[in-house]
Amino acid sequence: MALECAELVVGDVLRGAALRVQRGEVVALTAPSGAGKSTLLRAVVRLVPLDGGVVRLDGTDVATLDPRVLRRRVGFVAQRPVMLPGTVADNLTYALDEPADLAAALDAAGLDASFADRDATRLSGGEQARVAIARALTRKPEVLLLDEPTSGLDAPLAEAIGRHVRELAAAGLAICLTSHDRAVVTGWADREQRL
Ligand SMILES: Nc1ncnc2c1ncn2[C@@H]1O[C@H](COP(=O)(O)OP(=O)(O)OP(=O)(O)O)[C@@H](O)[C@H]1O
Repeated sequence: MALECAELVVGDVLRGAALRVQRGEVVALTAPSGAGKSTLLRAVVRLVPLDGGVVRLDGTDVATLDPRVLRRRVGFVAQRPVMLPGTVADNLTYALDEPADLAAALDAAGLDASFADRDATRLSGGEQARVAIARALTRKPEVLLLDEPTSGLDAPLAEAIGRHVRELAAAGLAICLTSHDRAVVTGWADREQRL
């Protein structure tokens, strides 16, 4: 077991929510718009405080982990990721202690290696979304949380990212994504968990 959320409460948004994602599997977290999917993912990495419940990473309550360590072990890619000023390479290596394989991270996110030197803040929304995935991957996470990973991507690009997501799961990552796109839920995920 990699990630387990039980009885999560966040204000009036989440009431007793639960989620389990094991190593090697892709789980699609689904619910109507506004039901709290993003809030749940943000609570996992402690960007939103919990009013109740527990998030465990390999059995350890994440509340006991240093947030920096937690966010390295659990990569979170927001629906509208924020690019820091500087190049894509700067964004990929920000706050990283060890050298990273930027080319591999860019490739897994569907980006050409030449993107490393581009100004990150001037990329298109879809390109920024892919840089955000690459940024999470340079931290070699055990769990990857993707909030609406295909928003801003055209169908061929979304399919390419989907193939990479399947490869990452096959390599042992535990992946949870949210999506309103049924093609993503049925095509990328091993199973669907309704919130
Ligand atoms: N920072 C915030 N402050 C106040 N309310 C918020 C905040 N973020 C989200 N909410 C509210 O929490 C509820 C759940 O939002 P959330 O984004 O988690 O839902 P979601 O299921 O991911 O929705 P969608 O599918 O539309 O992205 C919504 O009513 C939203 O307005």
